[in-house]
Amino acid sequence: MFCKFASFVTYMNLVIDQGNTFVKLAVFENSRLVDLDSVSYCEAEEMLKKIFKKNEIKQVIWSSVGEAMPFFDTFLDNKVVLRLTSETLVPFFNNYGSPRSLGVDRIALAAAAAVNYPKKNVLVIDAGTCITFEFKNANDEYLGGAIAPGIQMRFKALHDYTAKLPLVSLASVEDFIGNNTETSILSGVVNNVVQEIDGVINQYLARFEDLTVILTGGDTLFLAERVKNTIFANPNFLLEGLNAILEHNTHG
Ligand SMILES: Nc1ncnc2c1ncn2[C@@H]1O[C@H](COP(=O)(O)OP(=O)(O)O)[C@@H](O)[C@H]1O
Ligand SMILES: CC(C)(COP(=O)(O)O)[C@@H](O)C(=O)NCCC(=O)O
Repeated sequence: MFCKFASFVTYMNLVIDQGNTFVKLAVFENSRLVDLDSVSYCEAEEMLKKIFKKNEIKQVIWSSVGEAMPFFDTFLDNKVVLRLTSETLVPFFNNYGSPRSLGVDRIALAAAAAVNYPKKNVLVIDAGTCITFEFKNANDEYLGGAIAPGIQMRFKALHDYTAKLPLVSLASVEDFIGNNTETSILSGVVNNVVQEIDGVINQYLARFEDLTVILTGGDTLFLAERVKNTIFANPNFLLEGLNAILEHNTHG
């Protein structure tokens, strides 16, 4: 009698999501997220050093909504590196009217929707610097969605574009009728974002009865308990999409 062991190849993937506010650095072992750091741009170099020291990274996917970080190349010698662009092979049909100008972060969200919910209508809401809405239909076609200002951007805009409004920090809204300047701003930002998200979900539901809604991004946890519609909260959805694109291009 002899035993036969399945032989598994372990791929350590580094997934880098350079957003407009934070850099997210995630390590995946095959398709399982095993380590995650969200850092500011000035902390990113140090964090990359630590990650490469601690993990046997075989391949990297890098997605950036802006320019490359200047120190980036020094880390990636001898690694398989996929830089996500509009030309990258993705696991969905891209029907966006201007595919070359589509944000790479939005491409990753559509990929996550296609891989995790094939042949389903999926709306992904990414509450980060901006709040973006991405719609992928049951034919696995990405159609587009919407781009709106994010929560911090709204607080900052009210402060920057007026003479008197203070910069308010994120907090819970006690009552949607704000009774002083601070609570009026809080209501106008937080309550309005929640109403906006529920309103947009309802618009999609009116057109697509069978709809799965995912909420992701830096404000996921704050918003998930305030939105009325049924949603799946997954702060790592974009990172999962990037890892799926990497796997699709290297093992698919
Ligand atoms: N400690 C924090 N500092 C700043 N913003 C934060 C913090 N925690 C959560 N946020 C929220 O997360 C958003 C950024 O989320 P994230 O998904 O990382 O954005 P991006 O991908 O655009 O960089 C900010 O706009 C803010 O609303
Ligand atoms: C809309 C965005 C600024 C969102 O960026 P984020 O909030 O995720 O940092 C980014 O996806 C972008 O620059 N998009 C390009 C325009 C487009 O997608 O059509």
